Parts: sequence; C-alpha cells; structure tokens
Amino acid sequence: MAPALRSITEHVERVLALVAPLPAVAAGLAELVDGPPPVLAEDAVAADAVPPFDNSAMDGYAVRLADLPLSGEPVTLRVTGEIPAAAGSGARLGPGEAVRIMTGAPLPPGADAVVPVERTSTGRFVAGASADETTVTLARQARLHVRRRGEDVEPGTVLGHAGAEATATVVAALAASGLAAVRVHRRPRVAVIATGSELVPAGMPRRPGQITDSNSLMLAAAARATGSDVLRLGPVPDSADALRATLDQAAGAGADLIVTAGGVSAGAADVVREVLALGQDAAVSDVDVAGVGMQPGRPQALARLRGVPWIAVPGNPVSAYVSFALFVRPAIARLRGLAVPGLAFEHRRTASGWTSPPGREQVLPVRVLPTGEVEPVLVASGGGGGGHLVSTLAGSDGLAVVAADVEKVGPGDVVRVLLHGAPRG
Ligand SMILES: Nc1nc2c(c(=O)[nH]1)N[C@H]1C(S)=C(S)[C@@H](COP(=O)(O)OP(=O)(O)OC[C@H]3O[C@@H](n4cnc5c(N)ncnc54)[C@H](O)[C@@H]3O)O[C@H]1N2
Ligand code: MOO
Repeated sequence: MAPALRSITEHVERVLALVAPLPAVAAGLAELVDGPPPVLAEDAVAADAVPPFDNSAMDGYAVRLADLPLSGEPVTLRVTGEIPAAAGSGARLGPGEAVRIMTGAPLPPGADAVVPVERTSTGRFVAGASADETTVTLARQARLHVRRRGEDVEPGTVLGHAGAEATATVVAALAASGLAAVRVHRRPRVAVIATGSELVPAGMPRRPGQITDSNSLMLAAAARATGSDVLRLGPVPDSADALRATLDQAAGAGADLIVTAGGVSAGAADVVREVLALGQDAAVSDVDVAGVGMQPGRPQALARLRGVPWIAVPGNPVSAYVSFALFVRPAIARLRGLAVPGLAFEHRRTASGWTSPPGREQVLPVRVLPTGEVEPVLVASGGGGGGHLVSTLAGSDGLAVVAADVEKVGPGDVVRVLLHGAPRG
C-alpha cells in the first residue's frame, strides 16, 4: 500500500528544517548593489545624522530672521558672498548681511532662514556667473527653507532590520547616513543537477529518444533570480556512480544547497532513488523520501550529501518548476537569512473556472489579467497532472494552489497564487 501523502505545508516545514541561514560577512555598500540584494545579518544603524548639517532647501539668500521685519516689509541687505553646494559653511553672517546660497549648501553660522532667489530683487541666478550684486531686497517668508541636521535620520536610527533585504532604498539610506559597510548573509551557492540518460544539453543535436535538458536551465535561472550563485552540472546519465561523482563535485565546489531534477519516482532507472536508498552510502544522510499530496510534483525527496542539504525534485518540467517555487525557493530564502522564509501567497479572484483533482492540492500555472484576476494558462488533459506541459509555464505569471478538498473552482472564486517573482517563497 502506498504511504500517506504529506501536505505542501508539511513538506515546506521539512525543507526549512534542512537548511540554516548562511554565516554573516562584512560587505561594503558598493558590494551590496553588485547583484540581487543580500539580506542584512544585523540591524543596520545610521552612523551619522541625515542631513549631516543644517543646509539650504532652495537656491537663494541665507539671512538672519532678526533682520527681516515681522510685518513682511521688504528690507535691503548687503550681499557678502556665495556658498556653493560643496562648500564649508563660510564666515558668520553679520547683522544686515545676506549670502548667496545654493540648494544643499551648509547654512553659515548666524543664518536661520533662506529666501528663494525668485522672491528677491535678483529674480534668478545665472548658471556659471558669480555674484555681481552688492545688495538684495527681500522680505520675510512663511517658510524658513532650511533643512535641519538630523531631521531625516538621527544617528543610531535603525535603517534596515536583520532579516530584511538590503534593497535599493535601504542602501540609499545607509549610504546617506555615512555607513561604509554592513554585515550581510553570504550569498548562497546552489548546485543544479539534471538527471536522465535521455537528456542532451541545450543546443546539441538529438538522436531518436533523446530530449533537450530544459530543467537545469530553468532551475538555474530561477535560483539565480533568488539572489544565489548557481553551479549547473550535468545532465547526468542514469548511473548511480555518475550521479554520486557529480554530487561530490557540487559539495566539493562549496554548494550550500544541491537541487537535483528527475529520477525520484518509481522507474527502474530512477537514479536519485538509487543513491538515496537507505544505508547504501555513508555520505548520504537524513534521507526523507515523500509523496506530497499535490498535482503535479508528487514525488519528492530530501537528504544531505556530505552534510550539504539536497532537495530532489521530479523530472517532469512543470513538476520541477512547481517544486522549485514551493520548496526550493523557501530553502534559498532561509539560506539567505530572510526573516520569514515561506510561501508568500496572494489571494486572487479567478476569471474562469476549472476542475481540480480530488484529494490533492492542485498547482496550476495561471496568468494574471489586467483586472488582477487569474485564469489558467491551459487546463491539463490526457497525460496526468500537466507536469509535462512545459510551455504552460512560459505563458504564466504564477501558480494557483487549490486546496485538496476543492474539486471545482468556479469563476469569481478566490484562490491562493504564488507569483513567479514572489520574494520569500
Ligand atoms: N510507476 C510510477 N511511475 C511514475 C510515478 C509513480 O509514482 N509511479 N510518478 C510519476 C510522476 S507524478 C512524476 S512527476 C514522474 C517523476 O519522475 P522522475 O522524477 O523520476 O523524473 P524522470 O522519470 O527522470 O523524468 C520524468 C519526465 O521528465 C522528463 N525530464 C526529466 N528531466 C528533464 C530535464 N532535465 N529536462 C526536460 N525534461 C526532463 C523525462 O524525460 C520524463 O519525460 O514520474 C511519474 N512516473
Ligand atoms: O507529480 Mo507528477 O509531478 O504529477 O507529474
């Protein structure tokens, strides 16, 4: 009798238990933008205030408020010079004096407001020309047009939390605060291995009975998109020795995670199952061969090879991708150090209905319509659960995951959807 099938949720938990966040390393800010964002290993704290000094919000004249009548009457001040944007704050502003100041330039000591040039007798500054006016007439404004030191960020403010991605906007805040480096989790190295004697590498001629290895390209691209470095090995023929040698190569190259595709079901040549056979090989540990109650993607296995976590997914291309989205991505998210690795489902309404297999969670490629609703790319017919229909993936934006007890999804129903680009899983 076949053993009971486990749920997607349970298999995700097993996968997350197999991996641990990678160690932290120091990274200069420029390294953070060299590829997909790494994950902060500790809270990133502002080194300095932002802005670091009081500065002008406008091109205009720095003045002393005490010189400007509260009534709003214009007053004529002596222009003593100019503070460009990249200057020090210059000499103290004396009574009756004004100084030309450009946006972002430090306010001189003594000044407490800026009057925009277009509100003064000068009218406008001419780019490249230095000050030729000796006086300026201006009046008190409703706003000071001064950006105060620390009004954006006080030193010590947490700008990015441990477990969050150092995204473009976080990196900008860190740089503005004068931080030089942060601690981030090391980028995962993921080895991808396709198995099957029928496979030839993409671009190579095929003999009768051969097919092109599409899985290793798909899985490598998907793993790369998660912020991993990828080592693509194989395709490996259906020989336990060949697979063991390739697994050793992956572990020797420092893989943090090995993903194999194919050879995991009940076929005579199912080479992954052969290598996983309990007690056969001291380098293989923590073997967990499971049927997950989903369609497609049922046959799954987890193990360690020389201690390196190994996720074995089925070879049918859609089954392989579905397994990547549901199981490999959360594993990579945890390796990367993301605070909440798991499945980031969205809830979407369907534009049309379909049927779902009884007693199985259905995982169906769907496209997202301009309305935000989803519809299946193609409802599988004939050969099984659609695991072989690779082109349905190419036209899809995500995967709908239908609960095991639902046999009919009606138009307008709400379904869980895992978008292909979902950050955590
Ligand atoms: N007697 C049984 N047969 C099968 C079972 C079962 O329980 N009992 N499960 C079926 C299900 S469900 C799936 S899914 C597949 C999974 O099989 P494997 O993981 O062992 O995958 P393979 O047999 O190696 O390949 C399946 C299919 O996919 C093609 N393939 C494999 N690798 C690639 C690749 N890199 N690129 C493109 N296509 C690939 C392969 O040629 C096969 O057509 O098993 C069912 N059978
Ligand atoms: O589980 Mo298989 O993945 O149905 O095609």
